[in-house]
Amino acid sequence: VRSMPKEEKEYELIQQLDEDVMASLHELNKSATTLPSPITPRVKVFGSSLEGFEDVPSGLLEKEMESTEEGCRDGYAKTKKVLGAGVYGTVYEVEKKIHEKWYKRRQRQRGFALKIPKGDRGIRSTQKEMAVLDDVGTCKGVLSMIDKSPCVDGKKMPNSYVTKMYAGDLHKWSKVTPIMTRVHCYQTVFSQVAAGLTCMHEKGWIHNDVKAANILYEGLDDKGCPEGLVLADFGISYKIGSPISPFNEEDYMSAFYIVESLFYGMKDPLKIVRSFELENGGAMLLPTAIPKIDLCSAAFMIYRIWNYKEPALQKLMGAGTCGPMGPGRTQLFP
Ligand SMILES: Nc1ncnc2c1ncn2[C@@H]1O[C@H](COP(=O)(O)OP(=O)(O)OP(=O)(O)O)[C@@H](O)[C@H]1O
Repeated sequence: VRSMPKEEKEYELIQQLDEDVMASLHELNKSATTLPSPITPRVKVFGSSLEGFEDVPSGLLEKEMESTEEGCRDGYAKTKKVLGAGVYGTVYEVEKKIHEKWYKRRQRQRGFALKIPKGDRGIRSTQKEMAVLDDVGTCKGVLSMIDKSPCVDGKKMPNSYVTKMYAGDLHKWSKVTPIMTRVHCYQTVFSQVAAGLTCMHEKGWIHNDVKAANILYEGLDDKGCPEGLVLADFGISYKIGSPISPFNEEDYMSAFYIVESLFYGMKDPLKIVRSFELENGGAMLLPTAIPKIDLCSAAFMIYRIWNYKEPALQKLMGAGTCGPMGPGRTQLFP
């Protein structure tokens, strides 16, 4: 018996993904229909800066850097290892200092990560993240916050938070993992991502920045598949039903993809754009935070990681639905 050539086997495996993808997306969609009713949109005076839609009170921001000078004891110590650096923050490995009375000496527990914001925008973003994590941090499949405003190397860090340290993110994993292994891991990866998203949605939030680099994993199972997956990076998450500020470069430069039509102002098949009544009686068309935004992003991530181009998924992602983000399409809101 002739053994199946590698390409044919790959093709067959990828074909198999079709049913799995659609079933999982359908599950996610179903959960989206049983969500809590949308909150009353928080909108500012017509024509004001759209930064106003942020959920985080900006009064807290000014204090940030100075108050890190405040002395404190115990807490955490930074190691030399940087786990990741984004536009608005850096993630460091830290160790927890444990006072061991019995031996009268300090011991350190390894395996923690500390996110420190960069600049005002980064501060707003981590404050937002902490507020979101207060709500969704108990979800399986979502990063949980171990400490807020921790003491690090003797300084209070009011706008930072500590989480468990993870082995890596899905983006890096996909870059070093051959297609055959990736294909075998599809189901376990996607079901873990779906679990995290479903729980966030049930608690009334959309992640809004679903991409492989924002999904962390604890380790690899015996087949080389990532396990213990969690969604991370909640800097641009929104309450379901709230208006999303129109796309500006600052918000979406690092975002991977979002509904394409919003940028071209043509079609809106997912009904993401809605008219919002503003305080002064005016109305404005704004995109609404709905779970389908995450769904599109998840579908697009699958396409990127698994090079999956079946027609059913292509339809979901095609023109007028979900598409890749990029700096070139930031100001084209209808
Ligand atoms: N708890 C963690 N354990 C291990 N690595 C982590 C952890 N948190 C973040 N990282 C790494 O740091 C990277 C950046 O983290 P995160 O996305 O939270 O920061 P960010 O500044 O918002 O980044 P971005 O600009 O990509 O949105 C991640 O892609 C991941 O590789």
